[in-house]
Amino acid sequence: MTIDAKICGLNDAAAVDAAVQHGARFVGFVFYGPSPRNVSPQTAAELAARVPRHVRKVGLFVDPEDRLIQAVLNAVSLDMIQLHGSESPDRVREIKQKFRLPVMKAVKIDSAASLEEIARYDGVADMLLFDAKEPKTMKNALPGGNGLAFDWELLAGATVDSPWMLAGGLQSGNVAEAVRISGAKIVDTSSGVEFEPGRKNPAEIAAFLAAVAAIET
Ligand SMILES: O=C(O)c1ccccc1NCC(=O)[C@H](O)[C@H](O)COP(=O)(O)O
Repeated sequence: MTIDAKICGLNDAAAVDAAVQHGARFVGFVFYGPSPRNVSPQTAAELAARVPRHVRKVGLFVDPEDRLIQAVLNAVSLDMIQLHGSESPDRVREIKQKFRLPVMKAVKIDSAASLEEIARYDGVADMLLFDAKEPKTMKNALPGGNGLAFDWELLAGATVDSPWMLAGGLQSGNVAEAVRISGAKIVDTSSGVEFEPGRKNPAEIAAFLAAVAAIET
């Protein structure tokens, strides 16, 4: 079975082209001002025009107002909305209903207790994304995109009915192990394919996607 990959936080043409050329099934555009990967709706529209239809375009938001989502959708056609903040299950339902798009909800993991969050969103969101919970002690931590991994063993025995992605600190050198341990069928990376926060490295994108393609499950 092949493993699919999402490259998130794309903000320049060379990175988008590398993701598409090397087999990404999802590309992510960040609409969250404090992120070094944040893009305007207009920039996202220009980048999205380089993405073929078989690659899913994901718009990433953190506790967004409806007007931000609407402004983005007025500029760029997305295939999925990713919610990476503290959005409640009812807010997930509301956004699904209002914008008529699949919603992927990020669930932050830092312990076995975190897994209790799964039940709140399983079956409510169309997909889940498991990411490392940002440590309270981490200076300038973002809600995501911190390059932090969590204990993948925590997912090994978890019951998840919705399709899900594994994220958090993934890169070409650890993604195979992460898949082996967690059982993930879809993986996501951002920091792991960058020269520095917000500056994607096309060669690392290619290397990550090659490592994913080489995984045999
Ligand atoms: O990528 C960001 O800058 C970001 C900012 C705020 C909320 C979420 C963000 N990214 C969400 C993603 O889907 C990332 O790919 C995921 O958190 C993994 O990031 P990384 O650990 O850097 O690979």
